Amino acid sequence: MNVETVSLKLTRFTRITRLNKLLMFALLVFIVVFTIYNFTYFPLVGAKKSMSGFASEFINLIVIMTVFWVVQCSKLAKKAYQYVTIGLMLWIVGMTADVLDELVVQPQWVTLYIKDLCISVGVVITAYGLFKTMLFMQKMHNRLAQEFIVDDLTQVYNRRCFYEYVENETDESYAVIIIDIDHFKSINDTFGHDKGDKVLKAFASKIDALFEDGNIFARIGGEEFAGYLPNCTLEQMQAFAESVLASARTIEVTDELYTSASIGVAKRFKNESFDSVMKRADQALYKAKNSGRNQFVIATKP
Ligand SMILES: Nc1nc2c(ncn2[C@@H]2O[C@H](COP(=O)(O)OP(=O)(O)OP(=O)(O)O)[C@@H](O)[C@H]2O)c(=O)[nH]1
Repeated sequence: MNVETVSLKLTRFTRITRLNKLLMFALLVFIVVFTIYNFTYFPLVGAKKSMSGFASEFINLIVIMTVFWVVQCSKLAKKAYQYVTIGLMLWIVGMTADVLDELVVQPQWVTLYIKDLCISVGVVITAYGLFKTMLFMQKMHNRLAQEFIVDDLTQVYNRRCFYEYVENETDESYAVIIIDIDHFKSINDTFGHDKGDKVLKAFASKIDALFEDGNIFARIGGEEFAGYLPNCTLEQMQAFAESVLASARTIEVTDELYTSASIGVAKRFKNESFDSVMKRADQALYKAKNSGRNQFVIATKP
């Protein structure tokens, strides 16, 4: 995958779009022409006028032009880009008049319509564009955060989320349940991959509904799922595993064919690591598979 980076180097100019170049060129032309116009038609201010005003206005102009360059080099959402670009262009036009105002005596129409009006309108439009940019970034952030923890196909939590969640849990006596759809390869082979995907989605959604809040359920492999059961007794574990098996048997592949699942359950022993609990649950699952599938096995002590 080609990841685009935001570079502010001047060499970037060769790679930005024609529109970006055109806008920057138009601004530079305006600045040059407007400066020549000011010096040609308006009288110079007295030699005594302090240069500090000019220096500070000039620095402001350079900063805003740099921001404009950054915006042209960045990939913003279309609307945000349009607002920020128009706002900054007006702002730069106004700031140019503001800088020249320190050197020449401008008539009122320049002060009013080019300097004050352009700066005020430019600031408002830029602020609105920045607000739009923030909204866009927040949306992207939320989407990425969601994709980071949710499995694309089934929309239940993914493996990464499951491991992180359980590893950070403080409950001492939790159990882990690993659920694997039986003969899933033959569903794919007989009815096609798309059908396999549909079965996976239906399976995930139905089993997920059995988990209460805080009992996280996730897809941890192709047709393998895992669940976290905090504060669970042996009887509760067995009853829960039975209900998962019963639910799995109701998921339709065709009118006459339903899925079944094999399950391994392991309860954490004192000071046992999460990896060890998962390993025991996996071994229990293996036993359930080898004993004919469509059943659950509770893991023995480590
Ligand atoms: N449709 C679909 N198939 C997948 C996906 N991920 C993995 N698989 C398939 O799941 C199948 C898993 O096969 P196996 O590991 O042999 O498991 P099984 O056929 O269920 O056998 P047992 O678990 O022993 O009952 C493979 O054919 C994978 O290609 C997926 O996202 N969608």
